[in-house]
Amino acid sequence: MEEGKIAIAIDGPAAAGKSTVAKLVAKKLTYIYVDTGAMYRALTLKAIKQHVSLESEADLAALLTSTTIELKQSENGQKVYLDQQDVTVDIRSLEVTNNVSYVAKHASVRKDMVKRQQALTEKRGVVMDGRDIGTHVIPDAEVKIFLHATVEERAKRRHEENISKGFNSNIEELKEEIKQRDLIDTKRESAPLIKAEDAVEIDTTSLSIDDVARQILSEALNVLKS
Ligand SMILES: Nc1ncnc2c1ncn2[C@@H]1O[C@H](COP(=O)(O)OP(=O)(O)OP(=O)(O)O)[C@@H](O)[C@H]1O
Ligand SMILES: Nc1ccn([C@@H]2O[C@H](COP(=O)(O)O)[C@@H](O)[C@H]2O)c(=O)n1
Repeated sequence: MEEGKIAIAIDGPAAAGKSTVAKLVAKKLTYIYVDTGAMYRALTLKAIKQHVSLESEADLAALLTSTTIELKQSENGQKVYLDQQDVTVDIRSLEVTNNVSYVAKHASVRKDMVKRQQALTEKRGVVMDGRDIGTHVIPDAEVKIFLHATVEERAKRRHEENISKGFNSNIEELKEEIKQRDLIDTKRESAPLIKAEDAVEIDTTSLSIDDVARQILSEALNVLKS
């Protein structure tokens, strides 16, 4: 471990607030923030554009082998480059969101992604969010957090976010999309979404963003002081 620096793993279901608080915690500690979902989204975008079957594990794994995905720190978090093209906005499309879990369920895709993600954690000083960070990517993370909230609250938050960005939004459709993604992510055979045994569970349903970030920082400071 680089002296005085730790790894913080944040997992949880869709729209639980992982990236929002991960960014805040990373900023406060001047750590790198890594949104691993963006990597699965980038591969999904490329597969859709190139008409690669999302059912074909071999084709997706081969596509990933010839793909570069770079995550660059920016003022507001992270910019995502797919084969040197900025896809930060494109990977958030409804089409990518509705298909990404079908890509992420394949074991060989995950194996390659996990290797790429682990390469980013070698020096510690990282806050990484996703679905399998505490269980597979950084099983020895000094701080592990599992965030969740009711599906109603998560859909409401996403709806408010869409409205504030001027996007069309339907709260019932969001609820279904979130439920469907959670179902695929928790039921897949390879590294399903599950709380690591040693993760601290935080139900954010009635907590503010600052409350959640404070709790995670407090866990981190306890480790850093010990
Ligand atoms: N504790 C909270 N209270 C109120 N709103 C929150 C809270 N945490 C997050 N939000 C809001 O909820 C929305 C979803 O949060 P965020 O994008 O961080 O979730 P996520 O877990 O990273 O989602 P995904 O896994 O789908 O990428 C954002 O608009 C964010 O501002
Ligand atoms: N470590 C991870 C991260 C993400 N996924 C899959 O990607 C989807 C999109 O993630 P977001 O965080 O951007 O919503 C997610 O639903 C998972 O299917 C993953 O498997 N492992």
